[in-house]
Amino acid sequence: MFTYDVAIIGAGAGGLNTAMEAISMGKKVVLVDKYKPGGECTWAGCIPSKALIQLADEIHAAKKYANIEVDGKQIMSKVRQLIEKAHQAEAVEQLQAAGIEYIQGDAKINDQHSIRVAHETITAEKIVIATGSRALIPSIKGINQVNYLTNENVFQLEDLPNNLIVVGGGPIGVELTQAFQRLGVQVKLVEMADRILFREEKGLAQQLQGTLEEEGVQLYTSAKALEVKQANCTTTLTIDRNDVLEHIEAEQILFALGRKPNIKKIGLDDLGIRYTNKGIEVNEYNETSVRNIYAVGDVVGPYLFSHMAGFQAKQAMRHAFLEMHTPIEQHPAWCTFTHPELARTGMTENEAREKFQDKFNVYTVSYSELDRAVVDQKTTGEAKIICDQDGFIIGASILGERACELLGELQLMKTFHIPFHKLKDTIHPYPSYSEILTQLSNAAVE
Ligand SMILES: Cc1cc2nc3c(=O)[nH]c(=O)nc-3n(C[C@H](O)[C@H](O)[C@H](O)COP(=O)(O)OP(=O)(O)OC[C@H]3O[C@@H](n4cnc5c(N)ncnc54)[C@H](O)[C@@H]3O)c2cc1C
Ligand SMILES: NC(=O)c1ccc[n+]([C@@H]2O[C@H](COP(=O)([O-])OP(=O)(O)OC[C@H]3O[C@@H](n4cnc5c(N)ncnc54)[C@H](O)[C@@H]3O)[C@@H](O)[C@H]2O)c1
Repeated sequence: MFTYDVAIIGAGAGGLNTAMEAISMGKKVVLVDKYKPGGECTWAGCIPSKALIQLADEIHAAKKYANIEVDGKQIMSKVRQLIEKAHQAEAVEQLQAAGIEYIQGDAKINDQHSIRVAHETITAEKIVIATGSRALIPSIKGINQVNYLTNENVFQLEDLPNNLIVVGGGPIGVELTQAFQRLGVQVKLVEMADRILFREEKGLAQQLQGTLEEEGVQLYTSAKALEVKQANCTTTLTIDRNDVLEHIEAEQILFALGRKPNIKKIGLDDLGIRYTNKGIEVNEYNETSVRNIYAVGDVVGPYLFSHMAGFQAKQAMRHAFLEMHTPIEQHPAWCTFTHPELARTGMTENEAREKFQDKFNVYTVSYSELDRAVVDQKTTGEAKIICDQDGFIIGASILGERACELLGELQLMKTFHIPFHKLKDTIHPYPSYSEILTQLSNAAVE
């Protein structure tokens, strides 16, 4: 007999969701983490970044009507207070109250039914690996001789720098660039691709790039970071732009160049659990190559989001304990929380073209056609819906005010296979942003 039904390594979004899912099934659960529960999302990811973005947004709005002086120390301290506040919902006492046993320690898989934490062996019918990921540090010249920021230490800054180089125009780089710029930091954003957020709908990412530039961000696209140096409180980054070398300077430098899965020293090789440098390999139920051992979240990928970790946790626990024989259909969705937000589900237009050639329909409406956006002075943006020839949504991207919330309705239709034209017969309040969806559906082919 095993002591627990499930032992989980890592108490971030993946581990916490796994634990709650298993508890809801009446299972005996032990959750282990090196630190306090919460993982990246709480301590160095979603929560602090969204707190900083909100504070920056309020200041940006206030600056339209008054001369505002930003107290950098107060801003950074407020971000940390909000982290602590959000953490309360997943604090050890809360987990224990829910029936989860929490152990703080460094865990390693021992065999198919046990893990080791310090000198203790814990047995469980199922094991879940939810060890997450960490910032990828580039192997550029000089990197080991300089102090640099990543998402892991940037929210611990005591004060705002005067200026900052952000390397990487993915979601982390772009969200933080705009927030710091709005707080009065002069930001220089360096991106290797020819535009920011290169995986997103091209035209919408370009509009967002225009907004960043209007707000004063200095953008260096098609620019590869090559070398970094530090002297007298100044960091110098050498970039290669179309074979021309440039040197840019700032007080601080932040790297946001993607993630590396935490797969080392957790016993994968000893048990023959298969993995690549992108993460642990799993089947459609999130079971690894070794039976009874599952893996969820950033350590698996490919979508590195808290809600995807939560989805995988559900998939894994249903398979582990409810003998589910069909995986839950997966419709990944996400949002980059800039202003305006850029939200997405399914394919971009280019992806649809690759798969369906010209056999699909695209519907677009600009925010400037929406009364609510006009009166709110939030007319930047556009919604784009892509439907297959049968009228079902295969992709949607929205750049604009409240895009993330608007995506929910489309996500529901996409997930439950409701033809897009059906939306036009539904009533949406006036004047609301949600009318953009009914406007789009008016044009949809039945
Ligand atoms: C700046 C930033 C902003 C983000 N914003 C968003 C957002 O707005 N929305 C969104 O959905 N996602 C966002 N993300 C992504 C999100 O944070 C991750 O997808 C999510 O945290 C992954 O959860 P996880 O449980 O897989 O891993 P993690 O949260 O990294 O948790 C892994 C845990 O495992 C523990 N651990 C590792 N090894 C061991 C071991 N051997 N023994 C014991 N414990 C161990 C770690 O201490 C950690 O607590 C953001 C990320 C960053 C960096
Ligand atoms: N709102 C959200 O949900 C949210 C927010 C932040 C992060 N995240 C998650 O975190 C993950 C990681 O985000 P990220 O922004 O670190 O990674 P990313 O891989 O999305 O972006 C990294 C960027 O750095 C660029 N780059 C790489 N090497 C470079 C170099 N030498 N010089 C210049 N540019 C270079 C790449 O071209 C790329 O655009 C995301 O995939 C996402 O899943 C989610």
